[in-house]
Amino acid sequence: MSDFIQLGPISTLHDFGTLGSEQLERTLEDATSEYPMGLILPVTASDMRAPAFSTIMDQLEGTKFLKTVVVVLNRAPDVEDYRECRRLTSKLGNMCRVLWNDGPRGQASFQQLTDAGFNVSVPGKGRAVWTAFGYLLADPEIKAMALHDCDIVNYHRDMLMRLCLPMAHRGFDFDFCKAYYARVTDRMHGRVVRLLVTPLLRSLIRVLGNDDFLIFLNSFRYPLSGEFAVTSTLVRANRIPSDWGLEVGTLAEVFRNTAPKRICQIDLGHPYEHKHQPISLDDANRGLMKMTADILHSIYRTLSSRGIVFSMGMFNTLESAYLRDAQDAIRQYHADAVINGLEFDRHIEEHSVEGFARMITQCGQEFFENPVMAHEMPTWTRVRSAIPDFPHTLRRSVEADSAEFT
Ligand SMILES: O=C(O)[C@H](O)COP(=O)(O)O
Repeated sequence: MSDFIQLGPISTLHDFGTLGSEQLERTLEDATSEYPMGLILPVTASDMRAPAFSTIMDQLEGTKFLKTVVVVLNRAPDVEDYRECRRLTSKLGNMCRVLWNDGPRGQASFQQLTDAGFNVSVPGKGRAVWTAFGYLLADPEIKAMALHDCDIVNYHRDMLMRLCLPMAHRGFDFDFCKAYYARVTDRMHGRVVRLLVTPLLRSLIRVLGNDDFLIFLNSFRYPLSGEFAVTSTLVRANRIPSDWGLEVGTLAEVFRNTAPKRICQIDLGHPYEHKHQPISLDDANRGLMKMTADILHSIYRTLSSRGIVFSMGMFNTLESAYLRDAQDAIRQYHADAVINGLEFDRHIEEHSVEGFARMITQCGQEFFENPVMAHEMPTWTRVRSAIPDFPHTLRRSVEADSAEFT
């Protein structure tokens, strides 16, 4: 049972454990009969072969509340990967489509965009998700799209239903819904959220003052969750970073393109466990350090676009402020872990925080020397004005791949 507190400008939808699965599903099926929704599942060739993906397919089999499921197959250059993906997703039947970006037709689509002057050369989850948005935008009936990662080990259909219901419910007018959860097994996970993002936002507010965007970002209980739902209208206007800045970059775009009162976060109602990356403290190009760098760059860029002028002195101040806030946060997590009987390695947590602190000034220096915008996918409004038919081209490619390679 959680508390029922509402803090900050967005709505928090808790899980009081009072709505059973069956009632949730009935309510959602009723709501989506007037408000069709699509689901986007970005998956790599290696993740689709892991047990988590099969569990997700089992849980989604027979759902009636989704109109379309788009599986975007990424990092899969081999036709056998495509065939395997079709096989693994076959239990979803006709509502499922596989978008194969690395296949010849997927590559030809990117070439068409390049020829029209768009830079879509940076591969990754951001670009994959972006193409799936475009695919779904070609269906005028789809009112909103949900998205979740495919490495969720303890996936349950309830999680998706809870993510979709705030969008589809007739009594609400939300444009964007973001998931939150406890990432707890025998210990607390979510290292980047707990040890970097949460204390960093506190320090930024202390150093820069009550900037509306920082207050907004700070009101999310899990700002890096990869699970969110968004209206088709908002999808057209949002820019998407192609790197690990995807989650915070999306929040920045949502902040710019709609109002906080039309944004909510929902407790998915289940603990969440996923694939863990190494922290890679000595290599800023790998693991959680790469994630950290992309997130820091994304936050610096957004603040800069809001008129904040950075100096190297400010980054140094921020590093010191962060270190104190992060050390205080570790004390809090430690107490919370002990009182709940969890494992807690304080030394590793402190070590991680020292690595993250160094990244604050290192990325600050990089940003200071080269403040150009990082790579972002173009908005779909712009693509459609240049190539009006492009979402339909994606659709035709999907159908042609299916006919040729299945
Ligand atoms: O959400 C996070 O903080 C990162 O994805 C890292 O998560 P993990 O510590 O659970 O691997």
